[in-house]
Amino acid sequence: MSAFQDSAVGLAPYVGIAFLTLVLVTAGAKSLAFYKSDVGSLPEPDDSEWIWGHERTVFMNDPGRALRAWVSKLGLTFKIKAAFGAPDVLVLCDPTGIAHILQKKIYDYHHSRIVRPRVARLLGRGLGWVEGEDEHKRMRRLVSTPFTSSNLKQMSADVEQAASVVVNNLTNHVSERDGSCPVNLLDWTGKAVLNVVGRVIFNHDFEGGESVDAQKILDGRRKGVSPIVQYAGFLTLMLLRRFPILNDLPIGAIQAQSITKNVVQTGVAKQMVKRQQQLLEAKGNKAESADLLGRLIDAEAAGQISTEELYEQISTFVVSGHETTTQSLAFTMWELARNPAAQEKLREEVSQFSGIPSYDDFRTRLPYLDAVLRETLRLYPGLPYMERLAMKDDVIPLGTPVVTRDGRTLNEISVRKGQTVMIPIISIHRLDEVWRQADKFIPERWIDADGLPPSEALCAGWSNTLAFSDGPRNCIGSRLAIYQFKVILAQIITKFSFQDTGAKISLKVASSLQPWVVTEPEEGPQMPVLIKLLD
Ligand code: HEM
Repeated sequence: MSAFQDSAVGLAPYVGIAFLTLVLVTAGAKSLAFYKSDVGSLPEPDDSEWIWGHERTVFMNDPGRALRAWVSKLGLTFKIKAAFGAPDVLVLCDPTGIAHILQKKIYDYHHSRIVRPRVARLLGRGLGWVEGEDEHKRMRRLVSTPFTSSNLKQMSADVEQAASVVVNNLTNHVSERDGSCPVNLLDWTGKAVLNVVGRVIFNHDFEGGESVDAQKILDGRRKGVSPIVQYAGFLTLMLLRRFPILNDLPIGAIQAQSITKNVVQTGVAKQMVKRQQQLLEAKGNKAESADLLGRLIDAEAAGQISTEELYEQISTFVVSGHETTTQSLAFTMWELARNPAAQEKLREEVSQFSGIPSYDDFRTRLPYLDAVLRETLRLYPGLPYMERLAMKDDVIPLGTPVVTRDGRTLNEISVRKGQTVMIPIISIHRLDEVWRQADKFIPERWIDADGLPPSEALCAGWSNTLAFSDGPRNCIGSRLAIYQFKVILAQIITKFSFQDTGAKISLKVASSLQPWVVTEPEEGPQMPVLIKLLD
């Protein structure tokens, strides 16, 4: 063996180690590059606070306001610092990126660690809470039939009747006060919506919102909302992002959110189920149920769902069914009180019909009513923020490129598993760069030929808004919400006129968007309007 051969043999282990190291380093670098997140290098607002990051600024301003201002400075995609040193939050207002998450990858983006326990507290562990494609699709199939157009059309007489009970009660209330008085609209819209939801999806009579159960449910909403919008509630919310264990502790502001759900699950749901079972037995258990309650009871009897799921779904639909529509109707009437010309125009349109318009009339022959609804849901989306958590590494495509802090232009951004993504619906609906006179109530923009921004600047959901979200997890109750909104408003606008009381209203977020009278925060959510019986 030559000296060279000797040395080569001697070097062999070192070459092997060097080669292996190279392979590992290359693989490591590749995987690092693969898993690298772009979020760290995204633009960020200047004024981060040590403890609060940017979250206090978001909370203390009007809903969506701070994020809108940051969009103007930083563009449609940026990050904010979370409170208590939690990882940065990706803020996404880019329609292409949003469609990617909501339409294509929704099952890879779960409700965030703040949102999911909150949904469980507010609604129950039903359709709005479930995660995972198979389970979600199973639940969605189970509950979808009552929300179809054809079912709603069939139920139209019930919707009209359930709404008119409350409108008649309101008529009596105002007549007894010389035909004119201030009312908190939320009290009345709450009763009307709950009465319709009870009738249509649970075959249950809430007695015009006056029954003991109805009162407990409506009262629970008020009590559940109040603590969380106070500063202590905010503090708790921020702590939740960092310390999710707090979800399970008996903290007032957090556990108050469960009041309505508990009232439903332990009280009215039990009676509903019992009565429906008796009805079914009387029919020899042969009747096919079209309403949601009947379908759920059938599924439980057939062993397809557990008794626990039966009650979780009932509370989910009682609460989600009345909460947001209640606020939407109140916001509309308040805007109509402040815009008398729009109020008169709407009244004229509805008054052309003798009696209550039919289901099809509401869909196609009342364009101004439709525009009023769209404009309300643009300005006051029931759920102002959406927050999702990436369950996998992902690459989010962007319609508008973002320039990173180190000067790179990105047409897509990579995010890592565990990334929180905020979609600020209310900010997106009011971007000054997109919407003309963004904060103004202008229903005409939905009718005039050049009233709307170009479609590429808008999102892909219902009416190019995110009011009902988008994709496979969009709002399952949207058709019912729209229909009952129109029926209730049409009945009210032809009987009453509304006037602004001058009370200063501020908007608060307690999961859903809530109106508060600035000088009376202790009263909880309120929407006062002076209401007058028409001759
Ligand atoms: C104006 C009224 C309403 C608005 C603005 C609204 C808005 C929304 C939004 C934005 C979502 C998506 C939430 C998320 O992914 O985090 C949603 C989901 C949902 N909504 Fe609505 N909603 C309304 C009325 C209703 C009604 C009347 C019902 C039932 C009777 C209902 C039941 C639900 C349910 C069960 C989900 C969860 C759907 C799923 O995850 O598959 N909503 N809603």
